[in-house]
Amino acid sequence: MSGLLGVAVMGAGHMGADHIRRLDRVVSGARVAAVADPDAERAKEAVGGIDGATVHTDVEAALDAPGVEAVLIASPGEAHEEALLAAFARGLPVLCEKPMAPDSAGALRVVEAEARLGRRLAQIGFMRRYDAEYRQLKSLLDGGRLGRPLMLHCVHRNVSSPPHFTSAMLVTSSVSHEIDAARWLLGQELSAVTVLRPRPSASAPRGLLDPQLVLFETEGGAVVDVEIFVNCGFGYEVRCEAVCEAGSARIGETRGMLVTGAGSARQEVPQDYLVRFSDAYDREVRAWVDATRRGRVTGPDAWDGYAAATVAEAGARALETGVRTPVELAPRPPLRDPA
Ligand SMILES: NC(=O)c1ccc[n+]([C@@H]2O[C@H](COP(=O)([O-])OP(=O)(O)OC[C@H]3O[C@@H](n4cnc5c(N)ncnc54)[C@H](O)[C@@H]3O)[C@@H](O)[C@H]2O)c1
Ligand SMILES: O[C@H]1[C@H](O)[C@@H](O)[C@H](O)[C@@H](O)[C@H]1O
Repeated sequence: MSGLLGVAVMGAGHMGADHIRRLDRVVSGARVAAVADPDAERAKEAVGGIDGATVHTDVEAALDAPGVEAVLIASPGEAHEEALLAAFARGLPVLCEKPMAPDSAGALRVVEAEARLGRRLAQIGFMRRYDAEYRQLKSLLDGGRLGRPLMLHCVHRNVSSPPHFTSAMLVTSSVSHEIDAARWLLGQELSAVTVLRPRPSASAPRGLLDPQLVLFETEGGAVVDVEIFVNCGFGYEVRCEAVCEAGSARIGETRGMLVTGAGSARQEVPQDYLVRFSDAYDREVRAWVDATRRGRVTGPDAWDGYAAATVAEAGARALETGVRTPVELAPRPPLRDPA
């Protein structure tokens, strides 16, 4: 491909608008060709004056707009399956924000649709795989210097949750990142999940079970614990400590400059993901654009999206029942050549 990759962006909310800015100004090799959002005003505002970008309230119209060669999906999770299948039907490569689908049945339909095509088209937006610290931890664990990993201790805190957030979404939306990161870091599937519900914080909206402590077991006998607290009020904090047979490694402890004054030291705490993971999003979208221009699809795939959705669904059940819940993955369909 010689020209700029024409991208249609689905959804112009928080993530969509940020990705539109990134495609337009940060990542070379791509241009925003079309944007779809049922809220036309929001779409127009996100597009601003980007030359050649058309605005649509309908997903299919945006996919069929002139110059569209690839799709970035940043609509709410419930809209992802339809947009993915519409992109597949047109043979368009896709970067789809997490969660790939809100439930395992929808996620499996996406995996099966891609398998029927016989080639990969989807990359799923688990951006932590592109974060410098996570990558460092991954190579340390893969190198084997610390011996086998036994446990991951994870912390995931948001300042506040959006109004539509439910207790199950702490697992299905927020912890989906730790589910993917744990599978990737350990190279193992997660096999069971238990969720503890401490008393809700007074800052949590009425009825929201926040925080939660989510405990995963892996097929290889490791254990992963995740504190998820989406209305902590004080900062966006994401940490992970790997405890191995011969040592431990911790990421996410410090960010930015430490300022020491009279009798105290200060450090800024990021307030949201757009700050904490800005480099990771840049690297993720750059890698997707570069691969797409070379006719390749890399990064987390539809199966990763399916596995995360299935583990998260088991987590939502475990939250409801209070019982340890096994994870049952469907057999993985092979990508086969279209007849
Ligand atoms: N990777 C991350 O760290 C990260 C961070 C935030 C959100 N997300 C994910 O990004 C997605 C969007 O989240 P957000 O925070 O931007 O939400 P948002 O509510 O801010 O924006 C969603 C936008 O999509 C539009 N929309 C609704 N239905 C649509 C459809 N069928 N087609 C196109 N657009 C539609 C809405 O009008 C809205 O403008 C979600 O899947 C979310 O889980 C990922
Ligand atoms: O959709 C967002 C996003 O995935 C963030 O990275 C995560 O920290 C939030 O908890 C979640 O609500």
